[in-house]
This record gives sequence, structure tokens and C-alpha cells, in this order.
Amino acid sequence: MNPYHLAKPLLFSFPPETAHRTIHGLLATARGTPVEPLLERRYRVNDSRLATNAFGLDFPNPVGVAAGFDKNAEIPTVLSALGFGHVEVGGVTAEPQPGNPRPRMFRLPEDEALINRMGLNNEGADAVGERLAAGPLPDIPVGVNLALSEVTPAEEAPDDYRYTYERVADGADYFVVNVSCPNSEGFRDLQNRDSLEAILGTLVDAGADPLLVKLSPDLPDPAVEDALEVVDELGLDGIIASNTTTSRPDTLRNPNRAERGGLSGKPIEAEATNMIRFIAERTDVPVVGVGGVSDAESAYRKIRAGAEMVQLYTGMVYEGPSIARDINRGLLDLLDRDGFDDVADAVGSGL
Ligand SMILES: Cc1cc2nc3c(=O)[nH]c(=O)nc-3n(C[C@H](O)[C@H](O)[C@H](O)COP(=O)(O)O)c2cc1C
Repeated sequence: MNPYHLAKPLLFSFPPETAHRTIHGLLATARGTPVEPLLERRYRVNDSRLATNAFGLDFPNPVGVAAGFDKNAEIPTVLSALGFGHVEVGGVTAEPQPGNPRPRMFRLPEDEALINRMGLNNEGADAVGERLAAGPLPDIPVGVNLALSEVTPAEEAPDDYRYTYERVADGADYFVVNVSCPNSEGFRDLQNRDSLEAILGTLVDAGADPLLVKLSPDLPDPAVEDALEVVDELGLDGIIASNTTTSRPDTLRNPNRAERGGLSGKPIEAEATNMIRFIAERTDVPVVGVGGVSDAESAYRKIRAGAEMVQLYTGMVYEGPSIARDINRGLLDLLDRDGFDDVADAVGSGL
């Protein structure tokens, strides 16, 4: 049995944000200590069949940490030691901001889901930029998820994103324009064509490379197609699909389904995978698949639908710190079963 499942009842007796801070704090104590190499030995799966290359970067395996888990870039080396193939830190905004009042994160255990309305709480671009610059940084790619400060009006969004980009640029390997968090008023409206062109164009001019955009699963198909056109026009390097959803599938059982915020985890798995397929059918730009990845099968479904790699957040809450190792091992078995040489060989094979 996974020892995390023994600890889970205790952990789940605390409010979710407290549990997250406890786990995050515990992981932070390992940073830069001899515990890191011990974790590496236990959790890393070294196999060249898992290695992928996307947007000019080499990834040792296709399982990454999604934005929101390490908002202030405090533990990328520890997450690397836990066997992840990349870490996306942030969302980072130009201004430090406290986020929404608590409670703002809710478990739906029967549904293996979370609802959050954190509201992009983070220490701000200056602090996160300094932390990244001070290092140490892991030997896997680190991305920064860039978001809009709450106090900044939409017309000034391009400069706000550029400010953050410039503060974090030296410490990161790739950059993601997040215009898809559902928890800040009007934020997702930035996914309209004109706003996207203005924000992404400004970042391209500022030298952000590789540059990706993260989309909402709630975007109607024509709006996704518009976004893909902007991605093509500006020569962007990748698309992350997807963020959390404000929709509430009928299948949800836990009463917390009534909470406002973005739903993540198992109930969004199929929808997110459909979005990956929709995008992969329309563009050759690499897609990073996120949403409800909790085991090797769910990661594999996203890869076969066209994702070059996957990310996860909620899966870690329900499966614990061995999740990257377990998925990577399981992926090797699935590749063997289906006769693929490596992960890259399986990408889009289910289209
Ligand atoms: C508590 C929490 C905070 C999050 N914060 C961010 C964020 O700051 N920026 C972002 O782009 N996505 C954020 N996300 C969304 C995740 O990165 C991911 O897209 C989403 O949760 C779906 O993946 P999952 O089902 O594996 O959790 C957050 C998710 C959670 C649960």
C-alpha cells in the first residue's frame, strides 16, 4: 500500500490549504539538504524512453507539476527530486497579492476533485524573480506561470505581464501566459483575440522564449480556434490545456460542489483530454495536457490525444508524493504493451 494513503486521513482532517502548507513546508525543509538526493534515488525513474523534447527544451520525463502548487518558486529542486520532469511555478503577478479570503480551497474526496478560488495569491514578481535568481535551480526545466495583477486594469495588462516576465526571465526556462484562472474578476476575458494579441505580442517583443499560453476548458470552440490563430500568427511555442473549470458536472457527489471557484481533478479529466485532442487536430504547436491526471492511464490518454507531456496538481493531493514515479513506471508498461518505442512515439497516436 502507498504509505501516503495511511497519512491521508490525518492530513485530510485539516482544512485543505493548511494541509497544503504543511506538505509544502515539509518539502521545503528538504531543499538543498542531503534529503534531496535520497528522494531522487527513491522517486526518479531514469529511462530514455520517457525523455521528450518540446519547444527546444529537454525533459527527462513527461510528468510535470502544474501551476499553483509552488506559487512562489520555493521548492522546484525538491519537486525535481520527487521525479517530476518539469515544474511550472507561479502564477506570479507583478504586484504581491494576498488572494481571496479563506476558506478558498475545498476538497471533494468522493469525486477526487478540488474547488479553489485562491485568487492568485503570491509574493509578486520582484520576490519570486529574486528567489529564482538566487537558486539553486533543478536540473529539469522550470517554467513561470505569468498572471495579471488584480489591481491592474485590462488595458494595462500587456505591460503588467511584461514587468513580471522581465523580473523572472533569467531564472526560468519557459514562460506561460495564464489568461484562464476563473477566480479573478474579468480575467478570462483576456482570452479574446485582441487582448491575447496585445499581451502575447508584447511578451514576444520583450524576448519571452519559449512562450506558451494556458487556456480555459470553458472557452467555446470558436474562441479556442481564435486563440490558435493568434498562437500561429505570433509563432508561439506551446499551448497548455487546460486550467480549472467553473462548470459542475452532474456526477459530483460532495456538497462542496456548491462552492464558487475552479474545479480540478478527476471530474475534468475527459473534458481536458477532449480539449487537447481538439487543439492537436488543428495545430502542430506542442500541447501540454493538464486536468485530472492521477495515474499512468490518465496521463497516457492525454499523450495519445496529442499532449507532448502532462502536468498535475490535484492528483498529488489524492495520491501523494510518489505520483510522478508511479505514473512514469506505469507509462513504461503502457508503451511496452502497445509497442511504442518511446513517449514521443505515442504522442497523438489516438487521434
Ligand atoms: C489550489 C490551486 C491553485 C492553482 N493556481 C493556479 C495558478 O496560479 N495558475 C494557473 O495557471 N493554474 C493554477 N491552477 C490550475 C492547475 O495548474 C491545473 O491547470 C488544474 O488544477 C487542472 O489540473 P489538475 O486536475 O491536475 O489539478 C491551480 C489549481 C489549484 C487546485
